[in-house]
Amino acid sequence: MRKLAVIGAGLMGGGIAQTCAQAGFEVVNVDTFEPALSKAKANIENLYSKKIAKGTMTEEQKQEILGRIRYSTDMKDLREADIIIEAVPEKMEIKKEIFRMADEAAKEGAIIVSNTSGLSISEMAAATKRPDKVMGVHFFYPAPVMKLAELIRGIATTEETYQKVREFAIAIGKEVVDCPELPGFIVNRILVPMMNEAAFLVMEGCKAEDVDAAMRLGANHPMGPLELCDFVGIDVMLATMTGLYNGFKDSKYRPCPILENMVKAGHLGRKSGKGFYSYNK
Ligand SMILES: CC(=O)CC(=O)SCCNC(=O)CCNC(=O)[C@H](O)C(C)(C)COP(=O)(O)OP(=O)(O)OC[C@H]1O[C@@H](n2cnc3c(N)ncnc32)[C@H](O)[C@@H]1OP(=O)(O)O
Repeated sequence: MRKLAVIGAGLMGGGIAQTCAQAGFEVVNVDTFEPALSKAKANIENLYSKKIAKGTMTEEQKQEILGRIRYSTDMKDLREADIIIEAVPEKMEIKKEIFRMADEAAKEGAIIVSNTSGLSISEMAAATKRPDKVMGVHFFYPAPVMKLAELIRGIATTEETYQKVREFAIAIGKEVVDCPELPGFIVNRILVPMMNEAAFLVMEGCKAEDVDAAMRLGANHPMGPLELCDFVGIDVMLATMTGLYNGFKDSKYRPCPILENMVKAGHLGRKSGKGFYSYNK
């Protein structure tokens, strides 16, 4: 049985650790910021308590899964892992520093993957002494629920690494697609410009409720594009759109100014209590 490690205990990192544990793997969730680890643990406990109340999980199952996740603030705890999954904020300088530290802490032969939603895998790989063992695996929010994992090979990724990572993604219950190493990969290249266009509609005077109802009822989307902006975070959405704009240098990917203003104001969606809609925190 492979041992796994997840670096970063934010919404994505915590959810990826949960996904791995639910699939029966031992996983250590490492974050140097202890409160992030406590929050990640509390999120899973709250979610499982709701499932128990709904009758879709038992207390025994909850304890069994939680027992497979260890939380740590020490990068040395990456040592045991066969596969390390990085899920820290979408800033290349942060990612490169984390890759350098993970490379130092990891055992020989371990594979390091990034959950980036669009940054260059080859650039992160170049920060390590094992670029052949680096790859991208892009999960979707909420990671335990969304079925897809996008697989991205860097320039130096070997076929052996690719096959091991593919096998891992399938073992934790994901369906996989191969993506080019281009900004946004597949899903975000299509989904995020649609969400950005929805923000332009609001700027032009449409009500957010109308935009969302239109896409829910007229296109059968589970959530409207602006509800989805709030769900994934306006900051994440803006960073992804900016990544497409900078990556392709094409004005068709220009981020909507409303999103920039919302981020400056701290209106980040559900997590901050205010986005296109208001939430009780
Ligand atoms: C920016 C990027 O880089 C890429 C991205 O992630 S883009 C975002 C991609 N995600 C999407 O598009 C999500 C679209 N929305 C949906 O698919 C659905 O609305 C949804 C799955 C989120 C919720 O579904 P729903 O049926 O309305 O809600 P609900 O009945 O509460 O939840 C369904 C199940 O999901 C689970 N779930 C819901 N939210 C969850 C979360 N945040 N974490 C873990 N599990 C969650 C629930 O526990 C529930 O499981 P059980 O049936 O076993 O109890």
